[in-house]
Amino acid sequence: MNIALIAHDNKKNDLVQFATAYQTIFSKHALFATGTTGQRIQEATGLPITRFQSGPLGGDQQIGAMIAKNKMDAIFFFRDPLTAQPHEPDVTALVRLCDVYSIPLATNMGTAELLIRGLDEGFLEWRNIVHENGESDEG
Ligand SMILES: O=C(CO)COP(=O)(O)O
Repeated sequence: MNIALIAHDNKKNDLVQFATAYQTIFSKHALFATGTTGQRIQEATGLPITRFQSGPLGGDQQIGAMIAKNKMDAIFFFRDPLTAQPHEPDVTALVRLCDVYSIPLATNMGTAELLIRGLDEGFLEWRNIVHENGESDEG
């Protein structure tokens, strides 16, 4: 599965901690991240991560483009609900695309626990069927 990891600045420590705790599961998948988040997780875990631009410079949109091409299977996006983001429209757009394409999205640690355990139990196998049917896979 292709998995995206994203965290706003005040949530980066939480996501690094989470990725470290579930490193074994994450290592079985292809990981993608916005720039700074990816760097922090790579440094902490050594996991290979394809890094996009930093969020404010377009990273959220790059991950959104992957969703639109049916190339992202799950998103861990630890948002900071207490700080205004200069690229709020990009954040909203990313969340919206997850809803458009029914992509599992965890925006906080509580849901992230469920998503990662579900992923490991095979609850996201339906994504393989979507891929096999080639729904919007081009591009
Ligand atoms: O701003 C972000 C998500 O909206 C995350 O970007 P960085 O990982 O580059 O900090």
